[in-house]
Amino acid sequence: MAFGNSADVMASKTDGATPIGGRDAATEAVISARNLDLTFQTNDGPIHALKDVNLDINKGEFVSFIGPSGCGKTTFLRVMADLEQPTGGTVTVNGVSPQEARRSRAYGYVFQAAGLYPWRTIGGNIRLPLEIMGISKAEQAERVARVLELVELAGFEKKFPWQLSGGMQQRASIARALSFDADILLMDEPFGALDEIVRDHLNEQLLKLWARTRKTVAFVTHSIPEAVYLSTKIVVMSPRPGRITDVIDSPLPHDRPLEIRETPEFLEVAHRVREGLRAGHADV
Ligand SMILES: Nc1ncnc2c1ncn2[C@@H]1O[C@H](COP(=O)(O)OP(=O)(O)OP(=O)(O)O)[C@@H](O)[C@H]1O
Repeated sequence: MAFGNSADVMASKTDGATPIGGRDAATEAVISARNLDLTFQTNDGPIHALKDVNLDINKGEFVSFIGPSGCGKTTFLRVMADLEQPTGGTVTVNGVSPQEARRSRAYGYVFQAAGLYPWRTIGGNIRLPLEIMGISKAEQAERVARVLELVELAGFEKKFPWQLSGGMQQRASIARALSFDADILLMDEPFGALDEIVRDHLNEQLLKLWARTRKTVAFVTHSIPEAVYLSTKIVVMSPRPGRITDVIDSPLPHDRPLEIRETPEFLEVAHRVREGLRAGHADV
């Protein structure tokens, strides 16, 4: 995915957000889908990608979407980001339409590929959308330093993308999405192309980052362990047309060392996710 597209949707907070742990923090829905339907018209006929999807994502939640290939996970995220238009139902983001949310820069978007410009330094890549937004040089510098520190890449500002490993590049792309200071982070399989050990490390880092920033995260993945490890809520989707077949509120504590993946509680949630995926397949 070209960076030009991602720059368009990466964004910044503009409203006075409820403080973390504030009165409404646990119940305020920042993303709501009601009877959402999306059919693509193609030369080969209509493709029914999403069917009757209903979901609330509350402030500060980490919500993963898991389901078989082609079940509409990316499409759902793209609807939230105003990159696709539903053919039925509604979606609100921060109480307004996705289009208004995009204009008010309500979210950052992290794509599967890091999508960094090779001729710009890491700092230059993060700064680019801020430059386009007309943010002052002093504030650009402050934001770049802050987000690089958040993803543990302090000191790499002057490096070029090719000087970083794949995992570091993906962290840089997360830093770029964070630089807008948006309350919502939409992440489409950001670690899908990385090997398992790197992925484990990035999962740990992402959880720490989430704990520090308390963003609301919508995260697409194919990996059951990744979904269970990261999420406060796991949304299981069926094969096309994508429907939600299960929504699991995680009983796991917020503090999650990687070893938690060996505990009976973790395995129980993973089992439920797997059963949900199986049941979806049985429906076809
Ligand atoms: N722009 C488009 N035009 C036509 N069909 C599309 C378009 N975008 C997606 N689709 C189709 O809609 C369905 C859902 O696609 P989507 O990419 O959302 O699935 P996914 O669950 O994210 O898949 P994966 O896990 O493989 O990334 C697929 O059948 C896909 O081919």
